[in-house]
Amino acid sequence: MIFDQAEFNLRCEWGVQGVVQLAPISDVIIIVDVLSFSTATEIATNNGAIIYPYQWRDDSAINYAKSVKAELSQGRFSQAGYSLSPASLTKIPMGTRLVIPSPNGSTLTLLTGNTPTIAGCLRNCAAVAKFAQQYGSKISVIPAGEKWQDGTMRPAFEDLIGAGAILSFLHGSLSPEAETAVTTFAAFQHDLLGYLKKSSSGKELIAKGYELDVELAAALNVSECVPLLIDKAYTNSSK
Ligand SMILES: O=C(O)[C@H](CS(=O)(=O)O)OP(=O)(O)O
Repeated sequence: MIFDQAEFNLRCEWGVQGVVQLAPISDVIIIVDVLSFSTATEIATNNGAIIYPYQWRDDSAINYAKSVKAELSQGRFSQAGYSLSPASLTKIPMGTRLVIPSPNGSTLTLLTGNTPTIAGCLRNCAAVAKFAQQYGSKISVIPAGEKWQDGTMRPAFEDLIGAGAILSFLHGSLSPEAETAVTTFAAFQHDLLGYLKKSSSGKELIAKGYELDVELAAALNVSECVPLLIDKAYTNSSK
């Protein structure tokens, strides 16, 4: 196949088509949505919470939360309660069951089928890479990207950097797409916070008062937490 990078151990492709092309031929798949789903999931599961990804924030999300006996997170820019904002989750109690609708990270998570799925970000890049290798040598890393207003995918700087950080800790042959991510990470590694703040996604969050989210997301390799998807929920599997 031309588009599945099958001749390489370590692959990298964007968004929905990345999952569609690569999940069926991978031993494990890593979803990278640095701002904000993967970072939020790392922080919440590191505290012992159980995170249920869900695609839409609508009435069906309310029913879904009830069906899994979980709380439904608030909207991204809510001033109170748990949300996609990583800062809102730093004190989430152990055992909290939380549904997080997200247009990018959650949506991609729900498309991976039977392929083992991990949420990765800058904070847990080394731990995720180490854990992923137990599944086999065929590892796909998916930078989630963001959405333009028309619904099309916007490749996002922070997700390419996050994918590169994880790939840089993996061993095996790199596809050109994966090597691009590794090289990009290496080029910006010296000032991740500075560049994240200047990136489009970072500027959007800072303009809305969420600079702390950018700071939390830029912290490199500070967590051993590995959010692994089991029975439709992410929990920390590094314990
Ligand atoms: O948290 C985010 O940045 C987005 C929400 S939105 O696109 O700004 O509405 O979700 P994510 O799926 O984490 O990219």
